Amino acid sequence: MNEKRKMYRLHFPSASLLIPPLETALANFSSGPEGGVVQPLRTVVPVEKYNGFLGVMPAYSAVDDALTTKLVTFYENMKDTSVPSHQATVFLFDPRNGTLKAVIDGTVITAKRTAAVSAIATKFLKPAVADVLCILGAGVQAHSHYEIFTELFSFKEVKIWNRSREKAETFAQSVKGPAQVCSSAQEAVTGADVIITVTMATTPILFGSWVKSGAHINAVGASRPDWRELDDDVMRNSVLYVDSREAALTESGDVILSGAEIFAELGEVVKGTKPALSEKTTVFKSLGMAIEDTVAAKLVFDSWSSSN
Ligand SMILES: NC(=O)c1ccc[n+]([C@@H]2O[C@H](COP(=O)([O-])OP(=O)(O)OC[C@H]3O[C@@H](n4cnc5c(N)ncnc54)[C@H](O)[C@@H]3O)[C@@H](O)[C@H]2O)c1
Ligand SMILES: O=C(O)[C@@H]1CCCCN1
Repeated sequence: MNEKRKMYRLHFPSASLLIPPLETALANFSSGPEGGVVQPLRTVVPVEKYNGFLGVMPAYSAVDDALTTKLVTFYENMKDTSVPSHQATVFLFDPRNGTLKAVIDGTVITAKRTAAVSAIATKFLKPAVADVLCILGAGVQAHSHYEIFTELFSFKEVKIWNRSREKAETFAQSVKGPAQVCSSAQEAVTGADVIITVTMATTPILFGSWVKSGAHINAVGASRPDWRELDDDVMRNSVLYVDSREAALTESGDVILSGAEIFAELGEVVKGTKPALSEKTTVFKSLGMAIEDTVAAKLVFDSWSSSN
């Protein structure tokens, strides 16, 4: 094996390092061919027998001259809780000749880049006064979102709810900062200025009637066309931003089944070609894009190469 072609785990010192390259990638993605991003809709293979899915997520960024594909599996209702519900690996290629340069753990990349993209959406779309953060879910994404949201923003209160209260309590004890465990999703959502949904729910857990007017919601779960996290009320009565229109109209149950109209891609907001209507109630429907993995993997590889 080539010396540089190694499998290694990684730790970002801070996920906020990802923000500038991700903003550029989102803007390039939403610029059409001149943005230089080649990213076909991901292929998702259902493994029905085991309630699982395999996703194949390739992308090339001309600006970064980086070529990757991520392989990610995600499984519902796993009995063996020692195995994470999402497992991923990123393959980084030399775009000049197609040689495989690195095989990188994609689980950390997935956790950190997803949270960083939600943080970008929140920076643009949160109300002017944002004191209360609510997180629904207490898994891997809840942790990565808590970490970057408390690093970048100044919330006075963080409220958390999870389907099993025990897991929410473990979460609150393990994070480096305060988190108030709530007994119901409604209690957690009430009064929140920013809401993050990071669950494996397949039916709504967030209802429009609970949401404070002007709040911003990052809807991160429900990545299948028949899965929901948000009800029709919140979807239809908010201004809807997405990472990719094509993906949202193909993969997002919340978008497809509610019939909600997409206002803009986040990349269009970053570029300034579509406004951030932060005074309105807003939803950022995140499905996750391969190009986010490409720039994150490049960042990791470049920092590893320069220290070896
Ligand atoms: N948009 C993106 O880029 C992106 C990237 C990665 C993961 N995700 C999605 O984010 C969500 C969270 O991922 P994760 O890695 O934190 O998963 P996880 O398994 O670590 O955590 C999932 C959480 O959801 C809760 N949960 C499970 N079933 C539920 C249900 N039916 N109702 C309510 N809560 C339920 C669990 O208790 C757990 O706290 C998943 O839907 C995942 O597919 C999105
Ligand atoms: O973008 C991702 O990496 C994830 C994979 C699992 C489903 C949701 N999106």
